[in-house]
Amino acid sequence: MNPAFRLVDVTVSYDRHPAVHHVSVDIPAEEMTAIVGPNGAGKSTLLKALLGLAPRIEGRIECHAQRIAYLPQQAEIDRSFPISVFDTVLLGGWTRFGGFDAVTKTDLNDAWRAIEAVGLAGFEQRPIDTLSVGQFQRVLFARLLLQDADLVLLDEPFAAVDAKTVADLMVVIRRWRAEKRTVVAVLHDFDQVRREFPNSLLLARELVASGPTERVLSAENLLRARAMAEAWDEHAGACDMPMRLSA
Ligand SMILES: Nc1ncnc2c1ncn2[C@@H]1O[C@H](COP(=O)(O)OP(=O)(O)OP(=O)(O)O)[C@@H](O)[C@H]1O
Repeated sequence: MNPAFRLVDVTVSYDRHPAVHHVSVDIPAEEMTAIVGPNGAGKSTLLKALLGLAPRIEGRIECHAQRIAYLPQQAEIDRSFPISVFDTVLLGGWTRFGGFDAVTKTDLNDAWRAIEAVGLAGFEQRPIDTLSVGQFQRVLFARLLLQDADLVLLDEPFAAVDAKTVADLMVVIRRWRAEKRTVVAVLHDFDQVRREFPNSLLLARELVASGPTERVLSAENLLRARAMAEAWDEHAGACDMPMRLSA
């Protein structure tokens, strides 16, 4: 089977300073993969590069998915727009119906079902700026359900989210896996990654290890990642390896 993503010598830079260096890795399809690493390791940058959203990408990224859904970090989402929970979720299906005037009964039913699936029945008409962080994360997951993607990219989906919400949203993620969708998530909780994510990618600006989680999150690899992180301040922005041109 083709991997969901194949990265060949990928370097991602901001203002010519590489945040991710020379990463070559396959991310398996129909599997749950965690991207882990110290703060500033380039995890979010790598996720954005997979979506083509990073400013400068060198090397080659092959993607074999048809429909991709992306959940950015909550801090990147503007919640001040006056819109209800129901309409926010419904908009997840916009690529199907194009605009509110073309919404079918099936789309409406899908939105009701998604809201119920994330435990938010009764919140449909609430403006999104009145929700707690955990409730809003449930809304965003319901919207992902409407997107019906075969590849779901999640950036720190459980940051500042309470344990009950994490447990409920993990049910949704496990269901995606059972439906043979690919899930790639940036995560910080190693216990959760060991429990729930069979595959991992440990990043410290460079790739430290990838593959089965137990092997990737070995004490030796984690120490190596930490040592690499501690060296960043002294060598910030340095990249002495030869660059390949973009494919
Ligand atoms: N928009 C940006 N412009 C300039 N530099 C950036 C930008 N976004 C990230 N960086 C830098 O790229 C490096 C990697 O950041 P990134 O957010 O990808 O790391 P991370 O592993 O996701 O970190 P964290 O776990 O703290 O969220 C950091 O040095 C960061 O300051």
